Amino acid sequence: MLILASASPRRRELLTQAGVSFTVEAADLNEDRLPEEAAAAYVQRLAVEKAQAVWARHAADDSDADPLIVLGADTAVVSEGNILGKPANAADARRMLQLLSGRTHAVLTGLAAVTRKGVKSEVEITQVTFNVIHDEEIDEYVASGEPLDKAGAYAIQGYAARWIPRIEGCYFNVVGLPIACTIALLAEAEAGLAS
Ligand SMILES: Cc1cn([C@H]2C[C@H](O)[C@@H](COP(=O)(O)OP(=O)(O)OP(=O)(O)O)O2)c(=O)[nH]c1=O
Repeated sequence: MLILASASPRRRELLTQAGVSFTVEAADLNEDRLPEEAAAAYVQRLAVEKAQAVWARHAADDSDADPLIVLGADTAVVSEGNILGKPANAADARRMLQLLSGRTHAVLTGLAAVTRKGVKSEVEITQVTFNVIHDEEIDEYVASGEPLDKAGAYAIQGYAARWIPRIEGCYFNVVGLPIACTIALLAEAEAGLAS
């Protein structure tokens, strides 16, 4: 039995696209970064905490016949040493997009699979290049609402695609769930259960 510990509709769609059967339950955590915490450590910790929070609620459902696996994920954008999560408001989204304009940044997704045997976790990184975006375009984009629930204040799968001439790495990682990496992690968790 697999539970995706996420409220993100994108993650649900990507895991479905990969042909995996699962249910969904949001974890609802405090997502504040610890002082001095590096980006990779941050997304990995949150992915683990999300999966562990949902695991704890369902520990009684775990059995040898149907072992429980809980998958958590967290995505952040890193540009010029700044770690960008979801924007707090429209002004914050504008600030983030101004920072990304005309530069290449990294998108990091932490993944964690929790079973009764422990935690397997991974961090996937994709480099994303943005063209210069003019302030009027940024204002219009922020007003559209698309940036507001996305790390770094943009959606590569949405309107922002027009500003992204290239990426290096896994596309699905930018959308919030690197599919191939997730399937490999789930296989590792299943192998761990069998050992
Ligand atoms: C950069 C980028 C992020 N995103 C999304 C993916 C994630 O849903 C979101 C990052 O926020 P997260 O905090 O990783 O995830 P979430 O709050 O949406 O869901 P949950 O914690 O319950 O799993 O940004 C896109 O959809 N497209 C993009 O291009």
